[in-house]
This record gives sequence, C-alpha cells and structure tokens, in this order.
Amino acid sequence: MKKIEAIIKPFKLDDVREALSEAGVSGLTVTEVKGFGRQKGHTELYRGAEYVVDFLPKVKIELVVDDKMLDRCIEAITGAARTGKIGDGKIFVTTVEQVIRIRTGEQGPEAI
Ligand SMILES: Nc1ncnc2c1ncn2[C@@H]1O[C@H](COP(=O)(O)OP(=O)(O)OP(=O)(O)O)[C@@H](O)[C@H]1O
Repeated sequence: MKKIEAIIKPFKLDDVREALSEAGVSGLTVTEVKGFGRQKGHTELYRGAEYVVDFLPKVKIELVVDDKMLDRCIEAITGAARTGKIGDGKIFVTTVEQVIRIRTGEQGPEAI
C-alpha cells in the first residue's frame, strides 16, 4: 500500500477530486496548508541569514491506495492539477505498513 501526498493549487481541488473518483479512489483527506517551493515564497536577509517571510496557500490531498492503483492516481492528479505555471505543486509517495478499518477491524488492502 502507498500513501500519496499531493500539494496542489487550491482552485484545482475539485478537478483533482473528480479525476481521482474516476480513477476509483474510495476515500481521501484534504487539508488547507501553506508552503513554498523553489520559485515562490519570498526570502529576506536578517543578520546574515535568509528567512522565509511569505507562504502561499495550498491544498494537501492525502490518500492511501493499493499498489496497483498508484500509477493511475498519479496520472489523475498530475493531469488535473497541472497548469504549466510555477507552483503547480508536488506529489510525495511513501510506503504504508498497515491500514485498519476501525468499524470492522479489517486490515490491509481490504481496509482501504
Ligand atoms: N521539498 C518539499 N517538501 C515539502 N513540501 C514541498 C516541497 N517542495 C514543495 N513543497 C510544497 O509544494 C508546494 C508547491 O511547490 P511548488 O510547485 O512551488 O514547487 P517548485 O519546486 O517550486 O515547483 P515549480 O518549479 O513548478 O514552481 C509548496 O508551496 C510547498 O507547500
């Protein structure tokens, strides 16, 4: 099982959610976040050190999927979230050891 964390532009959330639903995703978590990448966010010099003084609002989508769904989900997110302009975001993928559905006690891919 894999966890996908995607940081996207907030106005792309509906498109990404729709694309992921079409890809067969059954659940996800969305959080409003702030951040900066290589090109956005301003830096300031203060006593010789650089400080970040500006964070841009972004949306973080988290979903855990079966391994065989991973590529399809990444394609859905990149296809729906891309504008081609800077700040389109990033996708991080990590391995998930266990998933438990609290109501039933199911574990593993069945619990996703
Ligand atoms: N290495 C990172 N770790 C954690 N979050 C990150 C990282 N890089 C980017 N982010 C998050 O992703 C958001 C979007 O990143 P962004 O698209 O600006 O990255 P970038 O590398 O500058 O890409 P681009 O060249 O397309 O602008 C950031 O605002 C931040 O929240």
